[in-house]
Formats: sequence, C-alpha cells, structure tokens
Amino acid sequence: MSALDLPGYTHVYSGKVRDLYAPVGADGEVVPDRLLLVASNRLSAYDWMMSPEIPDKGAVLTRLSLWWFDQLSDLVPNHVVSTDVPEAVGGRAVLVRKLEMLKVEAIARAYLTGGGLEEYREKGSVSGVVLPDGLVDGSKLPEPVFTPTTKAPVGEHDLPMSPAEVEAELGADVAAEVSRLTRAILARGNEIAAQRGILIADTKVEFGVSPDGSGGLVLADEVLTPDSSRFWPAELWEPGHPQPSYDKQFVRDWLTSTDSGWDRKAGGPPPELPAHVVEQTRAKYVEAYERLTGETF
Ligand SMILES: N#Cc1c(N)ncnc1-c1cnn(CCN2CCOCC2)c1
Repeated sequence: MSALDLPGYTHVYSGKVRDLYAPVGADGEVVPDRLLLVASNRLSAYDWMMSPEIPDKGAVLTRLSLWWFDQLSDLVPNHVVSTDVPEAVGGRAVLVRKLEMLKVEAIARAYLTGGGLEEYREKGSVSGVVLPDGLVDGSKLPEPVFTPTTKAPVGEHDLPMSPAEVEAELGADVAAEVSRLTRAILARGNEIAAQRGILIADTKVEFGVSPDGSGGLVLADEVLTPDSSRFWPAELWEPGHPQPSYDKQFVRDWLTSTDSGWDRKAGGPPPELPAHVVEQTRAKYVEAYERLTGETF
C-alpha cells in the first residue's frame, strides 16, 4: 500500500490493515511523544490482502475500539489522546501517546479453536495450562487462558511463548499483570458482547509503558475488534466444528465457492471480491458495531 501524504505527519509504519504516522512540529522535527494510528479499509483473509477494500471498515473499527477503551477504563489506562485528526483520515484515526511497546503479543482465549486447539490436541494443554479432556473446536474454556506469542518481524509467524519466556522478556511481575489484564479484558468483552449476540472467542491486545518509566501498563493498539479478535455470532455457536466468522464469513464462503474460481491450494492470489460480498461484509462490520455499542454508525 502507498502511505498517505498527511500534512504535518510523516509515515512510520504500515501493517496489514493499519498504518502509523508521527506528527511533525513547526520546526520540522518529529514530535517525540505522539503517534497517529490510522485504520485502513483493507481486509485480510486467508493471509491474503483482499481487493477491493471494504468501505468504512476503518472508521467502524476505530469507533468500536474507542468504545471498548471507554468500557475498559476502570480496568486499565489507555493510549488515546484525541480524535482530532487530519480530515483525510477523519473518523478512522486516533492520536495516541507514544509508548514503549512490550515485545509480547498478549493473547487470551475464551473458546478453543485455531492454534490453541492444535496445541490442545497435541498436549492436552495450551500455553502450559492443562485443560479438561474432551474439548472440541469451539468449546468454551472454563475461564480465559493467556496464550502469548512473540511479535515476529513482518512476513514471519508469531511463535508461542512459554510462561518462562514471557517472564524472561517482561519480568515476573509485569508478566503476571499482562496475563491478568489480558484475561480480564476478554472476560469483560464477553460479558458485554454475549448479551448482544456476539461471542469473542479470543483476542490480541498490546500493552506499552511510558518511555520515562512512570506509571504502569497502558493498553495500546486497538481493542476487541474483529481485526484483533475472533467474533462469532452467538446464535450459530455449535462446538464440534469451525465456527462461522461474524465478519469474514461472506468473504470466506465466496472465496471457497466455485463462483470465485480460486484454488487456494494452488498458492496464487485470490480474485477481486464481487460488489455483493463487499457490501455484505461492510454491513456485518456496521452491524457488529451497532449491536455492541447501541449506537448508529
Ligand atoms: N498503538 C500503538 C503504539 C503506541 N501507542 N506507541 C508506540 N507504538 C505503538 C505501535 C502501534 N503499532 N505498533 C506495531 C507496529 N510497530 C511499528 C514500529 O515498527 C515495529 C512495528 C506499535
């Protein structure tokens, strides 16, 4: 993707779906303690970037993340400074405090699927936590489990971290607090989401600390969005097979149907998404936002 030309900002980083910019002062110097976090309309599925983009996806997920930051403000402080952002990214960008980010992807799982299910089938445990026998794809876990990974360089895969590795990276006290907070965030998210017909199977959050060492952990990045979490429609939850995705199922179903003509195993890129799939996917993001927040997008 090509970075935006945002007057007063310089491009710092682009991930799959979000981009980072740093504010530049009148003297032309980068402002040291702020960043602009921009959510794109890009959609990733099956490890491929889809085309075309999904209109309003960035704005919907930005507003959802801001809403969750508020819902979680009694649990943990966050990095949000302002939504007074350049018009070109209005509604889909947030000015944030620049933090020293922890080098751990803080993942918690409330339901068993994906990589956690694979590890459970191999070891009967996940991230060192022994689980009950007989769990299947989609099983609800007795309580959320912390399953941290490394933050791999772009193009490489994040790797599971043992509790000892997390402690070596963060220290025992910070490691324990990251685990506690990550599980508490997911538990709170599911307390709220389940009442509104959405199950959050797992989530990835990121924490940072103030560069001057003051204060404790600060919740950063995005929080409890369909990009950072698996969202499942509660009414379709049925343990024993892969659950439908709340937001990406239309894309997955079309890509794996004969209509797309795509052979995922062949290794080539997926075709352009048809308009109806784009529109249905946009509608699911808006629906998730409106159901969770009670607000109209
Ligand atoms: N949110 C936030 C935030 C913050 N509040 N303070 C500092 N950094 C970040 C941040 C946001 N994304 N990433 C991961 C991308 N990194 C970009 C640089 O290069 C390495 C990867 C870091």
